[in-house]
Parts: sequence; structure tokens; C-alpha cells
Amino acid sequence: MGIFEKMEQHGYEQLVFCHDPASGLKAIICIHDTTLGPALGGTRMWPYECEEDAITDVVRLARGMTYKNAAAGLNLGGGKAVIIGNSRTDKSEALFRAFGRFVQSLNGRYITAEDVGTTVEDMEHIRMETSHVVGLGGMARSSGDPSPVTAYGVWKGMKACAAEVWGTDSLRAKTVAVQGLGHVGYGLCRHLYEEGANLIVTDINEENVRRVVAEFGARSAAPDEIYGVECDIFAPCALGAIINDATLPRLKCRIVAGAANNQLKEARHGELLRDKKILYAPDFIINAGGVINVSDELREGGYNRERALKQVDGIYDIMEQVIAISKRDGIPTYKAADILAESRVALIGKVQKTLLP
Ligand SMILES: NC(=O)c1ccc[n+]([C@@H]2O[C@H](COP(=O)([O-])OP(=O)(O)OC[C@H]3O[C@@H](n4cnc5c(N)ncnc54)[C@H](O)[C@@H]3O)[C@@H](O)[C@H]2O)c1
Repeated sequence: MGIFEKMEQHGYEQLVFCHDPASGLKAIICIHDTTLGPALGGTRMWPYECEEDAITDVVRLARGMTYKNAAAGLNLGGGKAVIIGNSRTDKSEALFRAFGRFVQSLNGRYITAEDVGTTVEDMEHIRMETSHVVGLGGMARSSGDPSPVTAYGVWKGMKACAAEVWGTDSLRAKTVAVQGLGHVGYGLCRHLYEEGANLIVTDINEENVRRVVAEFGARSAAPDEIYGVECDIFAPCALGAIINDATLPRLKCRIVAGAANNQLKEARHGELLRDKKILYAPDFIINAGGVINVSDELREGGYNRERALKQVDGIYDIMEQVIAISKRDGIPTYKAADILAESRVALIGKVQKTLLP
């Protein structure tokens, strides 16, 4: 398929190929949709085997950001960038500064941030060449590590699901199985523990398990056992594609709600969850706390944590809306989430501007 054909298929606006011979930079920036505002999305550094793979990844991720930002109620469009290279061996100040110049050349149509393979230090190099970057470390008014805020949003989204299933959003005495106790999983466990939930946890890193068992009185399970434990809620906070043909028949929960990206291996697994009467909280709806937090840096006066957390509280209402659309249209929640995002883009796109000519 030709590149324009690919762009036409899902309405991509712009694909920018960036090459800087001196630093060896080879990057692609994709702007999917700027109806709601400048395209915000991180820069991923990955050793793609071929250019085709890099293009496929960047367009998929950019489109995902349009949906995530729109559903979160942000006035931001969707974009993403990929740098082709090995994040352990190919990084240099020159490479990220060269990339920063390309971001600057887009004049604010694309705003970048950290992603897989890039760090706060890399963002600081980008910042030397452009102001269109968020999520810097150590600066006054920077938003810092997004993970605790992501965890907070997941907890809120989970509570909205609980209200639907049990008629009360209290998670007290509910049993939650958490897979992955890294930055987000740990924070989620803290909220659940403080609310009085029972925890069953797993991680391939034993140290992470020990910490959550000691601090929050969790019971541990082996990594492969977690899918089949008796629980009320399953919270995937590690890997993608964990809702699949092998795991689905083993699930004994009423809700799946966690932070991991791309939890459904295929769309049909979203249908199968619904058939099993398991309420699925679409990942990009309930893990939007991080992007809401970082985007607050762009608002008037710079980052304000209180304001950011207040907006993350809204994930509860957004999850309620997703459930309402799913019931109204008789469709699984993953589809309802797409409808919510698409209708916001369509609606705001129709708002007439009233500026003087
Ligand atoms: N950090 C954020 O703000 C944020 C925002 C949105 C989405 N997410 C997504 O949430 C997930 C977790 O993010 P994070 O920042 O906590 O990552 P992390 O790397 O800090 O934690 C992931 C944890 O999962 C564990 N893990 C890996 N494979 C496992 C397996 N097979 N079984 C059990 N545990 C396993 C790792 O050992 C690690 O402790 C990722 O999918 C990420 O893309 C994170």
C-alpha cells in the first residue's frame, strides 16, 4: 500500500521524515489529527528492522493518541514520533538536538514527550532547540513522573466500573488481582489498600512483589497464576495483549481495569469479554492520567498539580459515559470508547469560530 493510500485510510494529516547526516538521526513524525489542537504524543526510540515497520508503528501510535487525548477531554490532537535506532547505543546530544530542530520546524503543530526508549535527559536536549516538548525533569513547573497520576486515574476508572457492576463504587473488601507492580501498579496498589481492598499481586520481579506484600498486606501469586485467581477485578499493569484466547477462559473476575496499553490482543477479545459478562475498562480511557498530567504544563501559568488531579478525577465520569454508550448501542465498551472519542472530534470540528476576519 502506498503512503498516501495509508494516510487516506484513517485521515492522517502529515508524515514528516527527518534526516540529519551529522548526528545520524533518522526519525519520522506523524501528525494524525489536529482538529482539537496541536498533536501531542511521545517520541519512541526503537531499532526497527525496516522503514516500513517504523512507519506502521508511528501511524498506529499517532492515531491512538488522537483517541486518547480526545476522550480525555483535552484540547489536543494526536501525534507521535519514532527515532530509528538502539536506545542503549545510538543516543547522543546531537541526535536529540537535531530531532528538536525538526519538532521546532513544525511550529507547534506537534508537541513531543518521553516514550519507550527515551528519557527526561533526552527531552532536555530536545528542549534546547524547541519549546514544543513537555515532561522535563527538575524544572520549576514541570509535571514530573506521570506514573502516580496514571495510577490515580486507573483507580478512579475502576471505581466507576464498580458502581456499574455492584451499585456502589466502594472497593472496600473487593479482591483485586494486579499484574505488574512497577511504577503504575505499585501506585494503584496503594490506593486500593488505603480503600480497604484485598490484593492478589504478581510480577516477574520478586523484589517488587515483596514490597507490595510487606507494605499493603497483599497475597502473591505466580505470574502465570494471576489470570485464574478468584477475584472481583483483574488489573493488568504490565504487558499488552494479555486478554487473549489462552487467558480469557481462565478469568474469574467481573471487571478488567488496568493501566497496560493495548490489553486486548484482538478486537474480538473485547466482544468475548462482553459475552462473559465481564466489564472491560478500555485501556486508553482509564490510563489517560499520565497524558492529562503532562499536558497541564501547556496550560496557562504552567503546571498545576491540583488542577491536573482534578481533571484526572474526570476519568470516573468519562468511564461512566463509555458504559452508557455501550448500553445505549448494545456494543462492547472498547467500541463505545472509540465512539466517544470520534464524536468529540466531530462535534468540536463543527464549532464555528467567531474571531474577527
Ligand atoms: N507510566 C505511565 O504513566 C503509564 C501511562 C499509560 C500507560 N502505561 C502502561 O502501563 C503499564 C505499566 O507501566 P509502568 O510505567 O508501571 O511500567 P513499569 O516498567 O514500571 O512496570 C511494569 C512491571 O510489570 C512487570 N512485568 C513485566 N512482565 C510481566 C509479566 N509477564 N508478569 C508480571 N509482571 C510483569 C515488570 O517487572 C514491572 O515491574 C505499561 O503497559 C505502560 O505502557 C503507563
